[in-house]
Amino acid sequence: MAGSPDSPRHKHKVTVVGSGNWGTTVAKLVAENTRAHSDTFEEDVQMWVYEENVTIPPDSPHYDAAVGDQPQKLTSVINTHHENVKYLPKIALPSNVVANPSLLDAVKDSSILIFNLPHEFIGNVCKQIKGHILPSARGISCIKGVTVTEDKVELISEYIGESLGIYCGALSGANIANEIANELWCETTIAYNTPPCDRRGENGTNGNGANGDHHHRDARGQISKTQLTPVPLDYPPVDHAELYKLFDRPYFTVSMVSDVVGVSLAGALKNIVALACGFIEGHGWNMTAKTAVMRRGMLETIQFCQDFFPETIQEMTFWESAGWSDMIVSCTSARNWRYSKMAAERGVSLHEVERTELNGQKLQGISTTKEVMSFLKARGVQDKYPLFKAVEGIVDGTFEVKDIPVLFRQ
Ligand SMILES: NC(=O)C1=CN([C@@H]2O[C@H](COP(=O)(O)OP(=O)(O)OC[C@H]3O[C@@H](n4cnc5c(N)ncnc54)[C@H](O)[C@@H]3O)[C@@H](O)[C@H]2O)C=CC1
Ligand SMILES: O=C(CO)COP(=O)(O)O
Repeated sequence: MAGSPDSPRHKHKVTVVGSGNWGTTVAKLVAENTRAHSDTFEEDVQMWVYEENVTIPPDSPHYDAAVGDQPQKLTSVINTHHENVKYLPKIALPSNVVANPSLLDAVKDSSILIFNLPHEFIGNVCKQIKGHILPSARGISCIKGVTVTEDKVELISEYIGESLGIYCGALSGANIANEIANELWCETTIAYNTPPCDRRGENGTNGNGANGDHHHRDARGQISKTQLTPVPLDYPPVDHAELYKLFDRPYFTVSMVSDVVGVSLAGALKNIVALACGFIEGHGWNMTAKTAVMRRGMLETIQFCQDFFPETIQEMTFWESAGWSDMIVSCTSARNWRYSKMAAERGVSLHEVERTELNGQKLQGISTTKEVMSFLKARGVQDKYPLFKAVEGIVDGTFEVKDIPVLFRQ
């Protein structure tokens, strides 16, 4: 194989698959880093945009009287004005973020794929790009959610890895997109288990002799096996050091860990707890009630990890940004909390609030609650998760918020 780790001939091409509130924020910070480390990464960052028409209001600096209120393509607005006027308004994007409406063109030849879109859309995206990506590409999922099929629950990162035949890690933390886009400091956690075939030896070999088999455990404890194509030696490595270079910013402090399961599940399940906290506050209770719910929610989160992923879970993960920090921020200032509070105050459904108030953004807690509960019910263990079950009941209208304290009685 040509090249050596000391003299890679290629640079990594990076694509962000998704361009919502968080997708666009991550594209911004990654593009700042590809510029800062242009020896390792191609400067331009592709950002796949689910194309739609937008109208620029007259009070916007991007308003063009000649165009008026005629709808324009979101990709064309982003590439012209360097702003995602719909999902991340008033934030200047670096000019090396390139919005692309073609999914296949955006991922073509990319060696690092960052998946960042609401979890309900990932299945369709993977179906479309399968066979159209570099076999040696590596992924990072910034998606908070799980996929449930029949009685099986899967991490999004595992789902991506298995369906595309690549290795995929996970980024999750106490991260409010608008704050980070405004460069207000926070932490995040990236979980990545550099596959043995990508671990480089001192003499320019790869894999330390390992082949491309990669094993992981799914939710039912079964071993699944993906035959990985190693990252070629004429590319820089994809490991903790390189991923740190790609994501860490002065306002975005990255911790690298290897517990992909813990990081992914903490990020997904806290959205159920955030809904509970919104309902609690909408009902008129305050911080003391919310902390009781957070504590219970964290216990059920850890129990879920131990019940279904017992051999991989690491308790220290819950002390990372992806653990307690995300639980706290999600239950006090994120969208799932904010809009479930609004739904409870107005006495309307969460779906109604999502439709009328979010301008196309998604509340991941609604589908995650449904998916997690359908998995627990299929296994007959839903009563071991009273808070998750109560949240499903509140969303369905079969449980009342005022009865939450009953769950805490021994
Ligand atoms: N917004 C935030 O502060 C944070 C979000 N996250 C997670 O990031 C992930 C992505 O969320 P956001 O970027 O906030 O999204 P968002 O909720 O702001 O935007 C929705 C996105 O979905 C796209 N979309 C709509 N229909 C689609 C379809 N049929 N196929 C594909 N895409 C479609 C829209 O174009 C838009 O880009 C979620 O899992 C969320 O939990 C994680 C940390 C922070
Ligand atoms: O994950 C988040 C905070 O860490 C963002 O959560 P929301 O999707 O509820 O805004």
